[in-house]
Amino acid sequence: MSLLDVRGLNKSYQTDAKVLKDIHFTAETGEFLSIIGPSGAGKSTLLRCLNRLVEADDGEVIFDGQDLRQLKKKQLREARTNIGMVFQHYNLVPRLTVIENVLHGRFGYKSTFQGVLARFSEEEKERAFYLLEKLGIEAHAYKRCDQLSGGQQQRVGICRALIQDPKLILCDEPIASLDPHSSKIIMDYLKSISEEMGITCIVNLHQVEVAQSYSDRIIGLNDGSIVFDGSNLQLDQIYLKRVYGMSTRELITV
Ligand SMILES: Nc1ncnc2c1ncn2[C@@H]1O[C@H](COP(=O)(O)OP(=O)(O)OP(=O)(O)O)[C@@H](O)[C@H]1O
Repeated sequence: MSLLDVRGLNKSYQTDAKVLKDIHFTAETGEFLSIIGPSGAGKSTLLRCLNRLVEADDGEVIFDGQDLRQLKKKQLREARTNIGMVFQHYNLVPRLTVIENVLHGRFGYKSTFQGVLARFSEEEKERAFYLLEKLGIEAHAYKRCDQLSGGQQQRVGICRALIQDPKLILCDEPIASLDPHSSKIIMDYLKSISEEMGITCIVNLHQVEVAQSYSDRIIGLNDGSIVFDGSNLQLDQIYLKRVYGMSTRELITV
């Protein structure tokens, strides 16, 4: 059984125009899966429909054996502890320290009361430091997040996702705001998360060449439909044209 099995997902916002059209795909444990497509293709909407930050109109999102779309609030909260999320703009609390932001990843495991008091165990704090060390930013643990570079903030975002002990991490354009050097660091970390920790990563990307060099599998979206689902080797010029409506040579010059 696949870790994630998405069946017949449809989504429209206020208007009748469908943003996602009959989306079917699966993701396996430890798989690194990229979603590519032109601006407005529906990549962010798809990612957010998976953890129900956005509600799909119909379809199923079978994650770890249960359909997330059928879950009530409390069950959904529990299921979401297994799904981390990494955002383009990091979504950190700027005035709080790095370590506090990382520990926020444990909120899903706390009662509201514990959450308000921000009570964390020694074990949780040790784990937070361990993750910061793994991502090479332990020296910044007590700095406010807004004193860090974009690349460092994104590493905090990854630590916050990892401290959840997730089975799946959803990354919505994690390198879109970063320079090439910081982007490579982030992509290398995400790749090692899937390879070494066995955590499935689904990553929305604008850069085709990045998707090609890191992914086990690539899904191409165009106008809300999956027009490609295969390996990097299978993603040839014909499929790229189907995804973007133009060849990569043309893409480089636009
Ligand atoms: N909250 C919303 N309300 C109404 N329409 C929305 C909303 N969010 C997205 N859309 C529309 O849905 C379509 C898909 O948007 P989405 O952000 O999912 O695409 P995307 O592929 O992630 O784009 P980009 O690469 O530019 O981030 C777009 O036409 C967008 O305008």
